[in-house]
Amino acid sequence: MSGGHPILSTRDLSCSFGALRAVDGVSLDIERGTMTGLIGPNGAGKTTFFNLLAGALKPTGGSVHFDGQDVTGMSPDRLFHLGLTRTFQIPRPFCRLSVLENLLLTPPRQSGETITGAVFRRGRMRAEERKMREKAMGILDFMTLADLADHPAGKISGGQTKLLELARALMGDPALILLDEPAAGVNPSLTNILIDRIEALNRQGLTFFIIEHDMDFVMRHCAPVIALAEGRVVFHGSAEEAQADEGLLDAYLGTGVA
Ligand SMILES: Nc1ncnc2c1ncn2[C@@H]1O[C@H](COP(=O)(O)OP(=O)(O)OP(=O)(O)O)[C@@H](O)[C@H]1O
Repeated sequence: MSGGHPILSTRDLSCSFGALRAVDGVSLDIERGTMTGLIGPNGAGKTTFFNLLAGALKPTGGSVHFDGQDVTGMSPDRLFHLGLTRTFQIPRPFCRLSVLENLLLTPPRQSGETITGAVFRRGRMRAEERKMREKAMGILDFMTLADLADHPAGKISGGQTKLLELARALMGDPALILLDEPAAGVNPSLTNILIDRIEALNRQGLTFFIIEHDMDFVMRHCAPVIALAEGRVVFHGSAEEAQADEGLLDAYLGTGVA
């Protein structure tokens, strides 16, 4: 699917924890090629919403469509194969494995298995492994991590770990990446590299949906901006409009939403 359809749509998406409606009937569209920002006060439901989109949580109501396909409640692995992946606010690499091995762990897209295929599997596996390695090294190079390819992932800095996480996401040839606070806890020079790479990928057509508290980041890099408060969409517009919106300010100050 391509063309004018949004890459991701939710309709009346909800998730309750007991009596708490963490995500409360959210309907929104993410347009292809955008860097859409998701903002909102602490506890607004942003992470829960991402978890619903990425398959980490099952919704208690509503639907998610990705690339025109109903993916409601689908597992993260299946979504990864369809081209939807996410990164975490606190990245979770496999610390004892090398940076390169962390990329090679991402499951390759399955090629159909046949009987003759099984006979030649070894040779094919080696060829596929080589291809995966080349692809991984290309991605590490792009993310400025090539020199660290053989370092244990647990020994690199927090900022480099964020770059590594984006690198892992890229192994799945995604069409949409959900980024959870990419700039948080990263030193300024690595933040610049990260933003530069995100923008380069975006120019190549990759869509990003980004949770970010840093309004400066949102103002500079996100369009459009969506705000959640108490599990509901309270704003959808440009970053400039977001800054001028009094209702949004109220939501942030905790004085209730209209
Ligand atoms: N697994 C869970 N069980 C019970 N309540 C939860 C669970 N996960 C989140 N919540 C609650 O749901 C609400 C929304 O939380 P969520 O983490 O999605 O907000 P957020 O907008 O991401 O906040 P922050 O900006 O602080 O990360 C909060 O009241 C939170 O305490």
